Amino acid sequence: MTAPVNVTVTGAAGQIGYALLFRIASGAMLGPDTPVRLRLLEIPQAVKAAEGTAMELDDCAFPLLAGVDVEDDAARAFDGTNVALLVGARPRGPGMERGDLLEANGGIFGPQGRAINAHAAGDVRVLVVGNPANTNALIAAAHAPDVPAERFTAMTRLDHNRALSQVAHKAGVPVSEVRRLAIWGNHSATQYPDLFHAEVAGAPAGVLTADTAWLSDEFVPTVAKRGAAIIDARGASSAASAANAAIDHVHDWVLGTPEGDWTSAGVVSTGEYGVPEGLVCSFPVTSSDGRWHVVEGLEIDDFSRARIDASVAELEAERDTVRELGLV
Ligand SMILES: NC(=O)C1=CN([C@@H]2O[C@H](COP(=O)(O)OP(=O)(O)OC[C@H]3O[C@@H](n4cnc5c(N)ncnc54)[C@H](O)[C@@H]3O)[C@@H](O)[C@H]2O)C=CC1
Ligand SMILES: O=C([O-])CC(=O)C(=O)O
Repeated sequence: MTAPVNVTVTGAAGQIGYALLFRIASGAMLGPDTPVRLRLLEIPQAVKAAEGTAMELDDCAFPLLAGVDVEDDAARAFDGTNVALLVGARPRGPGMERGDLLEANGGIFGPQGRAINAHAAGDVRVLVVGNPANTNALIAAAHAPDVPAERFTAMTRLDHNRALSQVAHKAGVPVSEVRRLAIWGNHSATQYPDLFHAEVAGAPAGVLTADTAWLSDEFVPTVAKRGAAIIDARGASSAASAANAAIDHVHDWVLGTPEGDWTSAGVVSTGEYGVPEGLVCSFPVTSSDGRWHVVEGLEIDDFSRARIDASVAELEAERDTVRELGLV
């Protein structure tokens, strides 16, 4: 057995936290041979609920769970952390504009970035789930100058998984037969799920991309607006599927993506595909040796380019807003 990995989850008493913690403790995220020590960070009002979750984690008697601490202090919660899952965020309230939401979240992700910078382990990896995830990751990274920027990521794996299922349903194949999809841009309604490089059952997905009405009127909006459709149906936003995507993201980051396939993640751009440097943007990515690598050299046609550019423009506007607010 290796030494336990310290995993910090913020917003631990929320609905994603409840779907996430038990799977981390069971070994689904870091594999069946890696013990984990969990740190649950919550705001003071939710500490009691998080303690209840910690009691239930105890009651599962997970062989891989080396301990659970509940904290309301970021310095303690991120002390020695190897994997930080930043789930807790300020939801949009009535009458709140985008700028208000970004400002409220700056008050969360700035201090958490600073605490990670000061206290986390040297190999810390950060996944931001809380919305607006890409720009929250940008804010956190800006407050952690000693942590390499590539260690800050935003979750678009749920969008990726949603797209896989939509394609599998359309093509009438199992999800495992769909490969090389890509989500580009922001985790928002402007995101662009790209099928032009995808393979279905080992063959190019050309038959699907040729159906331009399905592609632009059904596939792209269904994936991009799936979060809203779940809220409409469930009366609450995606939780188990979001937790599952967070597990997938960290699993692949640490343990690698399968040969010949790729996935999607929001990573700090170094200028790939003309995306301005420093934006946290979703790209097709592979992972090896514990690092994400943007898949380079893909041909981007006009249909895709226009959609990627629109989502990147939204990311730039969010970055400009947080700059004006002095948050980055
Ligand atoms: N990137 C993605 O694909 C997805 C992102 N989300 C986002 O994930 C976030 C969490 O969603 P839910 O768990 O459903 O929300 P929730 O409202 O059930 O839970 C959020 C929790 O965060 C806590 N929290 C708030 N501020 C905090 C702070 N400063 N430090 C620590 N904890 C704090 C709250 O007390 C609450 O327990 C939301 O922003 C949601 O929009 C949700 C689904 C998918
Ligand atoms: O839409 C929301 O509020 C939650 C979310 O990010 C998603 O389900 O993709």
